[in-house]
Amino acid sequence: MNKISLVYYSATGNTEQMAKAIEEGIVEAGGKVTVYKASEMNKEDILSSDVIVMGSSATGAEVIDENDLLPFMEESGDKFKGKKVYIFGSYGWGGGEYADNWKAQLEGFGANIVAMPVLANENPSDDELAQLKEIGKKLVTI
Ligand SMILES: Cc1cc2nc3c(=O)[nH]c(=O)nc-3n(C[C@H](O)[C@H](O)[C@H](O)COP(=O)(O)O)c2cc1C
Repeated sequence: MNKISLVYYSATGNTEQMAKAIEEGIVEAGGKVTVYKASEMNKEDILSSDVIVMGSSATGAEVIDENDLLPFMEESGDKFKGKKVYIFGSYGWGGGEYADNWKAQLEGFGANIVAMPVLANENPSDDELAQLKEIGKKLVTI
C-alpha cells in the first residue's frame, strides 16, 4: 500500500472541499493519507511518500500558492523525480491555465503525473467531487 501525503492551499474552502473528496476515496479504499495545509506542511514527510497529492487554487497571476506551495516545489525540484504526483485545484477566471504551468513544472522535475488534474471553476460540482473520490481510491495502490 502506498504511503500518501496530501498538501493543499485553499483561501475560501473550494480546494479544501476537493482535498476532502480525495481523502474520502483513499480511506474508503482502505488506504491512509496524511493531510497538510500548505502553511503547516512537513516537507520531509511529504517527500518521503510514494504518492504526493497537491492542491492549490489559482492565486496572484495564474500561479499556485506563492507563500508555501510554490517555494516548496522550487526548492524540492529534483526530489520529485520519479515520484507519483497528483495535482488538483480551483480557479476563478483563467480556465485553469495555472495548472498547466504547474503540471509542466512538475514534469520538468521528472515527476510522474498519475491522472489528469481535476480543476473546478470556483465551487467544485458534485461530479468533480465524485471524480476526485475515485482518483483517491486509485492512489492507494497505483
Ligand atoms: C488574490 C486572488 C488571486 C486570484 N488569482 C486568480 C488567477 O490568477 N486565475 C484564476 O483563474 N483565478 C484566480 N483567483 C480566483 C480563485 O482561484 C478562485 O476563487 C478559487 O475558487 C479559490 O479557491 P480556494 O477557496 O480553494 O482558494 C484569485 C483569487 C484571489 C483572491
